[in-house]
Amino acid sequence: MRFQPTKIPGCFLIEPDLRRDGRGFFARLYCPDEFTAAGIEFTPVQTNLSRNDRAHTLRGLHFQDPPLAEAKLVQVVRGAIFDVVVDLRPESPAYRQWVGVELTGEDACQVFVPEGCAHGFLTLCAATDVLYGMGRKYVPGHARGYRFDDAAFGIEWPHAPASISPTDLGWAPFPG
Ligand SMILES: Cc1cn([C@H]2C[C@H](O)[C@@H](COP(=O)(O)OP(=O)(O)O[C@H]3O[C@H](C)C(=O)[C@H](O)[C@H]3O)O2)c(=O)[nH]c1=O
Repeated sequence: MRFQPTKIPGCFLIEPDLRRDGRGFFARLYCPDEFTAAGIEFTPVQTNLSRNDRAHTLRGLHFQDPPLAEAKLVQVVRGAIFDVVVDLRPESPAYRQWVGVELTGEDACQVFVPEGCAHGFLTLCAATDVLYGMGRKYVPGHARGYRFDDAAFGIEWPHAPASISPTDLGWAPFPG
C-alpha cells in the first residue's frame, strides 16, 4: 500500500497494491501494520456501504463531534466519486481547507479521513457504491454536518448535485 499525504495533515490518498493475473486483481484494503508504519493509528470497527443510484448524488459534509469524532477509510467499489475532505481542526495549518480526489472502482484507491475532518462526495456516474471503514461506531444524535456549498470552505464541485437529502441541504452555516 502506498500512502500519499495531502495538504490536510493526516489525510492520505492510499494506493493498494493490485495483484494482477489472468483473472483480474486482488488488493489488500486494510492492514494494521501497514497503517501503523505510515503513522496512522486506525482500526475499523464498523463497515458501511452507500449505494447511489444516480449520477451527481451528493452526500455530506458529515462528521461526528468530539469526543466521538470518527476517522474513515473510504473507497469506491463500483462507479466513481469526487471525494472531499474538509479540515475542521482549528489547530491545523489546513484549518477550513479542503482536498478533492476522484475515486473509482477500477483502481481500489482509498482516502483516509482523519478525526476532526468533515467528509462528503459527489457521484460521477450512476450505480456508484461507496465502502467505508469507520474508526468509531455510529452514535445517533452525534451526526453533524455543513452544507456542500458552505461559503466558509469554497469547495469546487465538478457538478451541481442532482440528488441530495433534505438533511444535507439543511445544515447551518459554518460558524468559524
Ligand atoms: C452513518 C450511519 C448512518 N446510519 C443510518 C442513519 C440513517 O437512518 C441512514 C442514512 O444515514 P445518512 O443519511 O447519514 O447517510 P449518508 O448521508 O450516506 O451519510 C454518510 O455519508 C457521508 C458522506 C459520510 O461521510 C458519513 O460517514 C455518512 O454519514 O443510516 C447508520 O445506521 N449507521 C451509520 O453509521
